[in-house]
Amino acid sequence: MAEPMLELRNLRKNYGALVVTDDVSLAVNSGELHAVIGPNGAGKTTLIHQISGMLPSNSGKILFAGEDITQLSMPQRVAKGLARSFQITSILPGFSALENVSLAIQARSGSSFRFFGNAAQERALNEPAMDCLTHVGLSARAHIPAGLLSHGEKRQLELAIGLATEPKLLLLDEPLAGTGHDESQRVVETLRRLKGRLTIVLIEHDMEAVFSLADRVSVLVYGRLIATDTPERVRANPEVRAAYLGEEEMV
Ligand SMILES: Nc1ncnc2c1ncn2[C@@H]1O[C@H](COP(=O)(O)OP(=O)(O)OP(=O)(O)O)[C@@H](O)[C@H]1O
Repeated sequence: MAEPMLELRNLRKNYGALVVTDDVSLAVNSGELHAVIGPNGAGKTTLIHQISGMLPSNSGKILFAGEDITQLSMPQRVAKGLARSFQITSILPGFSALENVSLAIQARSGSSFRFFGNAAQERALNEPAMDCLTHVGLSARAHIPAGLLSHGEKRQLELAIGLATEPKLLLLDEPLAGTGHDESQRVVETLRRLKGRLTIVLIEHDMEAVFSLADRVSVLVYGRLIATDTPERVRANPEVRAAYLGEEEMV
């Protein structure tokens, strides 16, 4: 059996007596879109922070493509191909969509910030940047200032910026949050296009999207994983249904 792209072994995060993620063990296969769902406050965002390196874990191990990365910093993890999609707040509104992605590519390559004006350098950045925009379906909006894009388009841009680091694994924390119906459809289509090209760990409250996109779903409740299975089996799991009792979003 192929080695998992990401493996969590007994991962734990606590704030004093408050245990937020508790003994989480999980293997995400290469090329899989793996969703992590759970009621509010279950620890999903904390888990993503632990995987990305934004938060240290109190115990447990994180293996990425077989390598123990538990002690690595966030930039070291990004350099190895583990990216977290940037938040909309990190988009530069006065720069075009293309320039935003070019800047992310430039940051990856570690070259100087002052690149505009040098035609050859600009081309070397713009071509891969345009590829990233095409992957997420935003190429027609490449030259629009990012601040003028709709909320859903900003989410697509966020994904393109995430792709700019050429990740093997992309961590997505609620990419559909704040999008209207049509926009959310567009982001779902974007994720469907990306699916299979790279490994994706997705946290999302929109169950319709989760169940239509995910290869497997893990369910976190009070910091503990209670199930990891196909969408169909997770949906039918009585323990999962009980955890969502009273929450209208479990469909
Ligand atoms: N820095 C912190 N200090 C203390 N408690 C925290 C801290 N960060 C998160 N928590 C607590 O950890 C728990 C899990 O939070 P987290 O944001 O990871 O949950 P979540 O599943 O992502 O929730 P939601 O679905 O509402 O976004 C919550 O009870 C939260 O109050």
